Amino acid sequence: MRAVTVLEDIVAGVREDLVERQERRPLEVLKEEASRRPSARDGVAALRGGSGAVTIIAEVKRSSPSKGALATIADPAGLATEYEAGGAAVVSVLTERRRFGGSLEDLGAVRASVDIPVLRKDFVVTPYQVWEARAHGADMVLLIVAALEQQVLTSLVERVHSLGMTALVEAHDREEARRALDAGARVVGINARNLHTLEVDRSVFRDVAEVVPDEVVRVAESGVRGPHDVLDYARAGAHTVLVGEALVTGGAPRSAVADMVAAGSHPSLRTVGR
Ligand SMILES: O=C(O)c1ccccc1NCC(=O)[C@H](O)[C@H](O)COP(=O)(O)O
Repeated sequence: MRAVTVLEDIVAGVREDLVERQERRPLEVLKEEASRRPSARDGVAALRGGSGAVTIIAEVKRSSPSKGALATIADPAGLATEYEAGGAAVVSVLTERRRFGGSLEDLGAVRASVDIPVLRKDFVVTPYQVWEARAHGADMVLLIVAALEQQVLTSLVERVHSLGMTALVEAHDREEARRALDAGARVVGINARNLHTLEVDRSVFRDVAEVVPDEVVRVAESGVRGPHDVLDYARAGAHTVLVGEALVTGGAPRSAVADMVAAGSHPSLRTVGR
């Protein structure tokens, strides 16, 4: 019998936690809460930036399956404020509890503290979680191709967009990127981390990006150690780079983001077709 992969194990835990949440907070209650939220901010516009520079998604990440505990982060809202001050285009908030130590409370607190769009980063497998995201003020929602059947992926993309949010649809190979595009993604994340094995290979981005057209926002995810990796991803065609670990472990999140934003507008990038 085949061993359960890391992604499958995470999704099984997410489904278990969902049962309890759905009992505690019925969908009708969430819909009512969502209806009282202001409209979602435009994730695509924020990621495009306007100046042609590569933008940064800065992540609130306490721990991970690959590295264990990364940072305590007692004040996620304060961290997000630092990210925004450093020039981040979007803040990503990991809301998965068991392996990442996140919560929907983190999402709500971050939403209340910044003006830029906020991404719910989780393992979304049901429409209920999309409503949860909106009810907590999310502007963007991550959908992982490897965790979803194509029909489910397509309907979740539609649900996210119908609520005025933007789906960030994540792929790890060309086939998954094509599935993301077929599902209607306007923003495709290319994750250097294989979510089944946790192996990180930054060269995956360049290969997969070739099948993602320029009118779709290409997000390079994972494995960024500093501004030089942002520059490398930008030269390989990224419009946006998503960074977690390097920002939460570095001790100076505002200047770390600012340095990455500066790398994303390096003069040498003007000749790169993006
Ligand atoms: O980070 C992990 O170990 C991980 C394991 C399994 C599924 C997802 C995982 N991470 C989610 C992410 O996509 C990253 O948090 C994000 O791309 C930032 O990566 P990094 O800058 O390497 O922290």
